[in-house]
Amino acid sequence: MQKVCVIGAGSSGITACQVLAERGIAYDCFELGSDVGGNWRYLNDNGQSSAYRSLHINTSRQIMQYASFPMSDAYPVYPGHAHIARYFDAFVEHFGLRPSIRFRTEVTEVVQDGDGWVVTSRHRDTHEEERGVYDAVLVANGHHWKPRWPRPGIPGSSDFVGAQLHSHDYRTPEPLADRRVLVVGIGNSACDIAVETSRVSRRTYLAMRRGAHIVPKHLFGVPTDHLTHSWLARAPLAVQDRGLHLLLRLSRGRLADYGLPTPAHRVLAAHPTISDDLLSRLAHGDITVKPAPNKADEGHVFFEDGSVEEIDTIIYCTGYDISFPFLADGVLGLRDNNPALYRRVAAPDRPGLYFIGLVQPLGAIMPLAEAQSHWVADLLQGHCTLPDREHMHAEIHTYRTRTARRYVASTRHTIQVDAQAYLRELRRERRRGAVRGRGAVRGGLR
Ligand SMILES: NC(=O)C1=CN([C@@H]2O[C@H](COP(=O)(O)OP(=O)(O)OC[C@H]3O[C@@H](n4cnc5c(N)ncnc54)[C@H](OP(=O)(O)O)[C@@H]3O)[C@@H](O)[C@H]2O)C=CC1
Repeated sequence: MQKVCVIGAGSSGITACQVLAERGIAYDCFELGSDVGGNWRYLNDNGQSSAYRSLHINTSRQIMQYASFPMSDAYPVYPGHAHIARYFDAFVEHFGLRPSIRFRTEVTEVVQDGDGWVVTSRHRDTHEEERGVYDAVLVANGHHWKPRWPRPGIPGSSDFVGAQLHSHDYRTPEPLADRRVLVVGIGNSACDIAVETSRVSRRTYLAMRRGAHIVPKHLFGVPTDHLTHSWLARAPLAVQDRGLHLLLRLSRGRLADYGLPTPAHRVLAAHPTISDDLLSRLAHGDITVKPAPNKADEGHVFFEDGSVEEIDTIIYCTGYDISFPFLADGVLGLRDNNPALYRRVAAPDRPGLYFIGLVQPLGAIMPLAEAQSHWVADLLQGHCTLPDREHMHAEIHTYRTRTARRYVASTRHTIQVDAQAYLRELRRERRRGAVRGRGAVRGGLR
């Protein structure tokens, strides 16, 4: 009987466990922390959660819930991390998954060995090492835990005497009371954090190297991400884009009226920056918009428009690097946050190595990770097969070309998918894989 290893018990790992359990596939799941929930467990003792105290998800509960376990109607539309961690706890209890998860255990090495994989793990308390041999490994270690600092850094920032931290390490605004804070970036971390520091700081500056279309959490009373389930999401991209642009313009006006730069790209050419509060804080004059910083000295930061400000704390909200510390460098050939994975899941040259939740959707990751897990379970059970290597590499090439054509060039846009389109793609792949599988059986290939 085959056995599978799942790495991580965050939102992607636990749905992988649930699907494997439902299919009767034996597995061990390893989790560095003492609890499930990964990023959504505030102060997670795995040291990898980037959650801050005020964090609320920016996709609605109807969009983020697993198909197998709807979120209670008693939950708010946009739940906070505490609600979400409770939902994951309830999921694990409901499906009886907890005994299969080895908590406080770090996977230190994953090595291919013939047809299988040798996984080395170490218990955090006893430091005891264990090796297990598995037929397949499902990597679900997340991609928002390793801070990406600006490379190269702001010239002169090594002389800066104030504090410099990454959003990964930001928790609460109180330490920033009465300080002059510079927040770098215009993604979701930057907006949430700038909004929050602006309430206690002496001054909050928000510096960005390009503009972003700020998307409110509701449009005309409806959660904005419900649009991903509407007719609009099935229209050609240009129509979706124009429709969304119009809705945003009607609901919040022009970004320039709030002092923000007008983005040079289309709405759907960037991962959405979702905030109800940013525009209000800007309109109140409590956040000052700046272009990218280009120099720093002991106590100042200089900006591309020639302005200079006295700053006490710089918070880099500059995103995350994708990283698999347990895989040797050449195993996946990961470069510039750009993994080469067939349908964002299967490593073409490493049979048995799969990645769950390694996507950044317009929508939410959780139901996508669930659907990916079902596909992998199909593969493991022989209900479907992968195409040949050439076909897989060609698909990866097509995905990369399309993604590069659609999105602003940035290492934050290497694993983007549209949730509903991607779910359809996975369903199609499972159907085609099943047909391929039957052909392989008839041809005596299995
Ligand atoms: N409430 C929620 O649910 C939240 C969700 N998130 C999610 O977490 C993920 C990570 O978000 P986030 O932490 O905001 O990171 P992102 O990668 O999404 O954004 C990084 C930002 O920093 C900018 N940046 C990167 N490098 C530099 C540099 N060298 N100089 C200047 N600017 C730079 C990027 O600009 P450019 O575009 O030019 O690369 C971008 O504006 C996303 O999926 C996000 O949706 C985050 C916070 C809250």
